[in-house]
Amino acid sequence: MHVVAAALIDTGGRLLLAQRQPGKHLAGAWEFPGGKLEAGETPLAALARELREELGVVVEQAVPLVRIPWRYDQRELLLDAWRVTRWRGEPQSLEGQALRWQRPTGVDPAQLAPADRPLLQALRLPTRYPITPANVPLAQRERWRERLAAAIGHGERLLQLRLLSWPRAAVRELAAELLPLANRHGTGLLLNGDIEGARTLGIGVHLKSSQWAALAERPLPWRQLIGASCHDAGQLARAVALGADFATLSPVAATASHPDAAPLGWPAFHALAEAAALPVYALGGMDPSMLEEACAAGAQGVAGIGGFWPANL
Ligand SMILES: Nc1nc2c([nH]c(=O)n2[C@H]2C[C@H](O)[C@@H](COP(=O)(O)OP(=O)(O)OP(=O)(O)O)O2)c(=O)[nH]1
Repeated sequence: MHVVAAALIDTGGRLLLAQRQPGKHLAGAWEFPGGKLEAGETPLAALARELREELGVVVEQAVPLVRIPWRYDQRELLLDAWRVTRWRGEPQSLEGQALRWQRPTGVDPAQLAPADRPLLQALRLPTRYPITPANVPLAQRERWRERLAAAIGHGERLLQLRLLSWPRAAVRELAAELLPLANRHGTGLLLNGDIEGARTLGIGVHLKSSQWAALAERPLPWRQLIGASCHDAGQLARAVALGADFATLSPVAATASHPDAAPLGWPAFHALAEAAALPVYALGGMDPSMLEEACAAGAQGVAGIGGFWPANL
């Protein structure tokens, strides 16, 4: 089943959500306005029709956002999301559905239809995901605290603390020190592998595939981000099944940190990212200048270590 969904964002940056009505599939869940394609209809025509019928607005311009293949118990669908960048008319509830405008960062993913959670994350996650070098000596703690604070100050909105040689307590302590600044800027901090630390601090965690394999369910509440390291379609599917907010898919290109791994290359990355039901960052041999290439290959953005930490920061 092909379903189109619209992200309408007003000039104040608020997103329009509608509540599914009693008696319908997923009744009570909040969703993006839209609906099923009718026979012979193009996605854009369906989007225009649904928004006219449900909200009384005329779509003037819309661009593709993401396509999320999703399976509910009884049905399988392709949620084809569009960002409506221009419309005419004030959205009103023409079918009795509750409507609300909300900042994407304020939306509780738990209240959304499950297939809409990755769509929400695609809207609110940034296009860059810097990761600290693994081999930073503990003796350079102060230097790295300053670098991370500067990165937050310069606009980084997602950071992974991957300080593999440090005791976990030291990484947690650093995260706790950075947290007030990160919260002020709306930057998501993620610990590498430390679910317990993330739970205690109320922050995110980034998990490798072997950690995913050992889990039966999402280990943190929806308001704390979970990233998943993936290398193939099976791992991406497992990350989706366990409710990860996003994945990294690597290595796209040859990389010094994992010299033995065979690079995927852009075509394979593209196919995997497109089929995955969550936002995917390109990782491995990436630097920020490759963002455009990555987005053209279906990525949420670029993630990396070297190249993301300018020497002067
Ligand atoms: N319109 C819309 N549907 C969504 C979203 N997320 C999501 O999982 N869906 C699902 C719910 C439905 O199973 C299907 C869309 O069908 P629809 O909006 O035409 O719903 P409907 O109630 O008329 O369909 P039905 O229950 O009568 O079969 O996609 C979303 O954001 N917008």
